[in-house]
Amino acid sequence: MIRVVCAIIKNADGKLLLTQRSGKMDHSYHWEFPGGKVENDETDYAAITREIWEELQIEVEPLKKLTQVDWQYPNKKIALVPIICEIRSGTLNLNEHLDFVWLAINELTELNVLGADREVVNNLKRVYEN
Ligand SMILES: Nc1nc2c([nH]c(=O)n2[C@H]2C[C@H](O)[C@@H](COP(=O)(O)OP(=O)(O)OP(=O)(O)O)O2)c(=O)[nH]1
Repeated sequence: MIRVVCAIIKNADGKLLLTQRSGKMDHSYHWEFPGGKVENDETDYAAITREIWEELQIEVEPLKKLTQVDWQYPNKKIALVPIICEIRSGTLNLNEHLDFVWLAINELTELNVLGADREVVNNLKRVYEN
């Protein structure tokens, strides 16, 4: 199983950041929470901080892990760990993704998000409704 971390980043309007995978990445053009694979001997928090810096040139502080989603794709199984993060510095620059968008939680269903992320969104709805 591949361990993947993704960042849940909210802006001042309460909207969440999603990024669109490029044509060069697997799952091309799908939307996701930015993040990536955890490397050997790396903590989840170190991995998300590194990935967000590499992908978006933003410095984030990881605050809290949410429920992990295990997801089977046709060719691989991943364990996706969503982590609530706050932006500390930097201006968003797309180093790897095609596009980004800030959306309210209820608007996320309109996007073509990755399978595992649909479950993350459902869990988030529960977190934000309570
Ligand atoms: N980054 C990210 N990947 C996700 C999410 N949901 C989901 O199923 N995935 C899948 C897509 C990929 O198969 C895998 C993450 O791989 P990746 O390609 O983004 O990670 P990476 O930058 O470390 O990859 P690599 O090119 O260095 O191998 O997890 C998500 O919300 N964010």
